[in-house]
Amino acid sequence: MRTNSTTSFGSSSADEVLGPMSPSSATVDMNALQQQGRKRIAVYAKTFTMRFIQCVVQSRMNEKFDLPCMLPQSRDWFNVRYSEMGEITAQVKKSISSYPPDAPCVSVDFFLYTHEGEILPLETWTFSIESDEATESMAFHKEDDSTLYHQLGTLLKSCICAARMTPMHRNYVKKQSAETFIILYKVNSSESQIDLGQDSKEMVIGSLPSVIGNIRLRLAYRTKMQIDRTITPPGNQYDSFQQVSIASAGTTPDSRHNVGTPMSFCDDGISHFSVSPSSLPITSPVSSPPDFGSPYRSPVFKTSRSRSASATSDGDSICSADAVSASPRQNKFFHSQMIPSNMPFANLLTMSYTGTLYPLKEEKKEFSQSDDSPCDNDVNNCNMNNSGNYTDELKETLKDLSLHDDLPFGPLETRNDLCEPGESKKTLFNLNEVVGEREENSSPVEMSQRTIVGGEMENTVKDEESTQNNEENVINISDDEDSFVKIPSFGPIAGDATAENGGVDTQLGELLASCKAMPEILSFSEPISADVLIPNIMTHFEEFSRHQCVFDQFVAEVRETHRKEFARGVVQMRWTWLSRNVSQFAGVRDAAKYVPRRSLLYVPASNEKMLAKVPRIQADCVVLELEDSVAMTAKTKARQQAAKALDTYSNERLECFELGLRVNSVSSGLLEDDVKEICKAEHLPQAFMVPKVDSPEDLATIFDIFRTNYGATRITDTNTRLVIWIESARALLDMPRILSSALNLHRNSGFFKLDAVVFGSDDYCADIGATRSSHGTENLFARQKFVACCKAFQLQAIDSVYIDIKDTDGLRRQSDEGRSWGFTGKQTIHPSQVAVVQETFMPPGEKVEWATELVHAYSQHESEGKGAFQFRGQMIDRPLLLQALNLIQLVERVSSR
Ligand SMILES: CCC(=O)SCCNC(=O)CCNC(=O)[C@H](O)C(C)(C)COP(=O)(O)OP(=O)(O)OC[C@H]1O[C@@H](n2cnc3c(N)ncnc32)[C@H](O)[C@@H]1OP(=O)(O)O
Ligand SMILES: O=CC(=O)O
Repeated sequence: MRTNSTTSFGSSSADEVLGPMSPSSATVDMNALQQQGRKRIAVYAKTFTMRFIQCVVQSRMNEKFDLPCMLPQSRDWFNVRYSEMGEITAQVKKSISSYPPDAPCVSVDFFLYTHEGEILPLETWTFSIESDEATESMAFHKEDDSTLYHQLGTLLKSCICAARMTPMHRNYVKKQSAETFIILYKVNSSESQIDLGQDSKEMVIGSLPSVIGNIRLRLAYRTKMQIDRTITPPGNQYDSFQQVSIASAGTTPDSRHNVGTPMSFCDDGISHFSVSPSSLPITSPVSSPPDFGSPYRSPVFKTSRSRSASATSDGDSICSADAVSASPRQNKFFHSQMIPSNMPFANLLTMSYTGTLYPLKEEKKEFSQSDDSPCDNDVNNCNMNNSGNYTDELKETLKDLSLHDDLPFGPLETRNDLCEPGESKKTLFNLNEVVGEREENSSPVEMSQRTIVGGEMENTVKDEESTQNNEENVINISDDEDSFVKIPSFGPIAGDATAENGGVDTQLGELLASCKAMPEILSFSEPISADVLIPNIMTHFEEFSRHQCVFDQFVAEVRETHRKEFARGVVQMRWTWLSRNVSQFAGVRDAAKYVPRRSLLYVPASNEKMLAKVPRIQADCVVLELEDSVAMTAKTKARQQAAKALDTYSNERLECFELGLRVNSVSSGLLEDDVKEICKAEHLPQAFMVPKVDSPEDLATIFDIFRTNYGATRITDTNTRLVIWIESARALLDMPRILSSALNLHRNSGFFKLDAVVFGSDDYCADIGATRSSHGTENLFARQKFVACCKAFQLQAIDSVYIDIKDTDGLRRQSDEGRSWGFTGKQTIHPSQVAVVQETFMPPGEKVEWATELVHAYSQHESEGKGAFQFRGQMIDRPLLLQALNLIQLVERVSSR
């Protein structure tokens, strides 16, 4: 993103910009003046065309303008100050060869391009000069020149205002994203052919009579925001955008209705749908009401979107291989594959997804890998050598960032461990294709060198000729008045001499500004002699040579920033991939949100002494208990103490990962009284814990009671989690329904994310009439069914209580059994049980070492195309990889305390 792009209005005049008209009107014959005037207006027209396109296109990029006013020295054309974007200029030059009055008009079309590949033409701007009898007979006077110049300035300002008032700007410009839609533009050297649908509006922004014709700027825009689903989305079948627009224009609204194809609506009325298709509920996707309580408030099109491609990609739901491949992250790459190459914004978007647009030549050579590599993605294009290992440079960077040592399993060795399962080389192919294509065509924009700094994109349009002749990475400044290099903002390099003088960016900016400033000698009316011109140019070259070090510094900074950004991206990607693939993460994509619950310790809230110990208890999860450990006669006291404790703890640093509060069950009839009292506390627990949930109806009651007493906003804003207990035969058999209702209630209400389920073994035994034993076989079936159900929903499974406080061996044995069956933790009733349980649920050192090595070996084999292989005498394939990752993540998270 550019950093300085405000529009301010300066005070320059035509003379300041072009030099005074000469010879003077008093001494010339009228014909010469007429001729001169025409030429001069033609220059204005060309410059105006460039500037109006820049202003309109930039206004669709959702960037803030922030240029300081430079009165009164400003030499900005038409008294409007703005930062030019080289890409837009290059696109204009590529698309049109002559400008009005030589061409009848120039038009710019804007389109909305959806995530799913559909296109909606939105508006078109047309600049034209049309002569008629009146203008042909007009005589040119010297004063007309400056009048017209200022009028064009007003026209340009009107254009800037109008650009911010159309439906497109009001409704869509700010809402562009990879997951919904983006805005594209196209420049034509003729009238636009696009169909803006029924009830489109047209207006003339301004019309100025001149000796060369009526100078006119027009705007037409769509008012009915409907996408025609009958149009084939642009894919590889379209060679050019022109074909896409013709296809689009050829379908009338009536014909759409005739075929009965569903339409998409994109108006404000549905702007509260969540942004990602993956965030929509799994069940009843079409009939479910929109989730107005959702924290996500960006729009998507209201469509009957295919659930198969999106629903399961939700981190909250079961994550299948298909789900992974349909994830929003991959949709980003979808754009780079589908967007026709002459859609300029697509380039910007590609860059914003991948972090790099077109690698420089030597980067391409250095970082790209051979075709038989199984996995290439955007990040992998860089900083890895041909054998798939990260380069020393990257490792260095990771170290610099203190990230290297923090990686889940040590140094990054191979590239495949960063890839989505099933994600293959298509992205690199695509990128290489783009690069190859661009080099072949050798058009100005294609030869651009692009540098991305801190998420910003700046480019330098290379001089065509020098690019063709010069293979080296040299920054060339175009001699065209419309192109110049924009300098991104960099911090000064510490200890560098240039830093003291304002930093390399300032110096380079000043140098380029001085080069960009129009030399006095370029007066349009006088021929420039070679004697004057050549020394002047030579002076400029010398100036450049003297500042070579500034350029070197600039390039070094760009590279350094890019390297660091890249390394950050690698780490982020790694975590994203890990958390998406590890069942233990309970559907939480962000590893940092994973709450370990190896032990869950009850602290009866009626016991003040025990409550006072809470801040120092090192159990992963501490539960303030209002239910079974609290006598009926002590319920009121327990509630009050629990509420007070919540506020007291908020001022202290707790040792646990989670502070929960267990209320009484729905069936007890005590729940509402619990909640009424607890909600008097200013602070909420991190998790509400509800025992004896026997049915989806119980859950509905629970959500209702909490929402009623806390208020929808308060309960939604806190992100309080939900943990429930399964304690009866009925509940055990109905677990899938109970769990899916809990997840859906969360999606529809925006609160109480179900994160863990606890098996209440003692109540279960009571319910089925079993006798408790030390070996626990009476619970064998229940525990195993329980753990399978929890894991099917990617939820943590917490094992039964071991009530023999003194029997540490028995506790260790049962904990070990539970862990090996898949439980993620165990309930404890006494502080002495915590260490034993947590130790047991922590994988031993040799197991962590096994897991780490296995993950590396897996990556290595995957890169050789082997999904199954032998490792330390065992067959290893993907499920084993996931088990290994489970262990590693738990260790990572717990050791972060
Ligand atoms: C079976 C199914 C279920 O429903 S389980 C969930 C409901 N049950 C519970 O919440 C019971 C929780 N545990 C307890 O109340 C106590 O640990 C019981 C079992 C009563 C034993 O307490 P007590 O006799 O004091 O044990 P102790 O003398 O060995 O205690 C030593 C120090 O530790 C403390 N302590 C004990 N338990 C807890 C606890 N859960 N949370 C916090 N602190 C606890 C005691 O207060 C005692 O402290 P101090 O040394 O006197 O300062
Ligand atoms: O609430 C716990 C149990 O075991 O029952």
